[in-house]
Amino acid sequence: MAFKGQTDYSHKGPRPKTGVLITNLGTPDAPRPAALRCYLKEFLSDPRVVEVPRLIWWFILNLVILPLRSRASAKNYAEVWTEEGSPLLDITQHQAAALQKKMDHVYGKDQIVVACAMRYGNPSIKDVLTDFTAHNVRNIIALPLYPQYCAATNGSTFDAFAKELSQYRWVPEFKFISGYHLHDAYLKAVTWSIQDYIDQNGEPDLILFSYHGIPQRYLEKGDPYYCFCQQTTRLVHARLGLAADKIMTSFQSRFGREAWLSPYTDDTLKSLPAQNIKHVAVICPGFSADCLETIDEIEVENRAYFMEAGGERYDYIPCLNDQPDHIDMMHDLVKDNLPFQFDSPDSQNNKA
Ligand SMILES: C=CC1=C(C)c2cc3[nH]c(cc4nc(cc5[nH]c(cc1n2)c(C)c5CCC(=O)O)C(CCC(=O)O)=C4C)c(C)c3C=C
Ligand SMILES: [Fe+2]
Ligand SMILES: [Fe+2]
Repeated sequence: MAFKGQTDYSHKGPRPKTGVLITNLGTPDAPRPAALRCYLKEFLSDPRVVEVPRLIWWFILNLVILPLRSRASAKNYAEVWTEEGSPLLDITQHQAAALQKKMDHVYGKDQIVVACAMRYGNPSIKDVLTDFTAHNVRNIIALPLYPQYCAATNGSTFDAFAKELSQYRWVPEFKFISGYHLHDAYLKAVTWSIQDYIDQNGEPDLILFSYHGIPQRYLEKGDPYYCFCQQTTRLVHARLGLAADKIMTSFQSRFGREAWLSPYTDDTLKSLPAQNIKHVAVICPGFSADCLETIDEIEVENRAYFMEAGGERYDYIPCLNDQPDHIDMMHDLVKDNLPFQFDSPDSQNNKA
């Protein structure tokens, strides 16, 4: 096997750089069935995402899921698509631009390169790593933007980096941030987004913390994701200082027939009005950018379930997206992993 390498190395070449790569899940290139088929095939063929024997899954995926789901999902994506394209990719690009600005401000221009990539689809992790190498990046910090570690997301993102870097002749310094749900800056940012909502709208009857689900089976096999979601709700709840019955955790975006983490967000919202909970605010702390699963599923579909069941007011508290305290949080996470020459951002390296 031939490893990937550059043949033009020079001892007098430019100074090596540091690269920060933020990643998210991925999105199709267009809201059309053909693009969805390609995206879903890559995503749902990942054994970290669907843990079913490969041969059986190959038939189910290619003969049942892809023909049906590509068409249905294309319709859903068309509802959220904007002139800037997929909201998830657009917001992730804004996050990268804002983090680049922050890095330039703290460490000086041209010291740290920030880029974004998608685990599935484009821009791919492989292409961004190739670009980093071409620009003499020898120190890489990977930050998948999923706060609560899950094998299907953070674990799978690690696989993508490992697969690509294992083909490099000269492997760069590499730091992988595998989750951050206990980080103070994350908890603070989520708490503030809820407090800000309460300050402007008053206290709702209930704040529902809705996280993306995974099959219950994965929890039983040792995935910590469920516990990390519960822990996030508990810690934010304590910081808000609200009564115990004001907060609930649920899991959304169920896929397939087996049992997923429960309670399910849709069933929960359908049942609340009968318990005299008529005003809810929903937040999705596991998503760092608004995307199909929040804009369509939470803001539109689940609002309808709640209102049809007798609810009176339904508010959605947006993801942290590119708001300044979220970007500051990313900087906080990255700075502890920077190489030694950036040790004292407040002293010699602070060009601000
Ligand atoms: C077996 C299927 C799936 C698992 C397990 C899963 C876990 C998981 N996903 C996210 C975050 C996102 N998922 C998104 C879309 C999406 N997810 C699945 C399936 C599983 N997810 C599908 C089939 C899709 C595509 C859309 C659809 O057809 O319904 C997205 C949004 C992408 C976008 O472009 O907007 C995100 C984000 C997490 C955090 C997670 C496990 C913790
Ligand atoms: Fe998902
Ligand atoms: Fe969904």
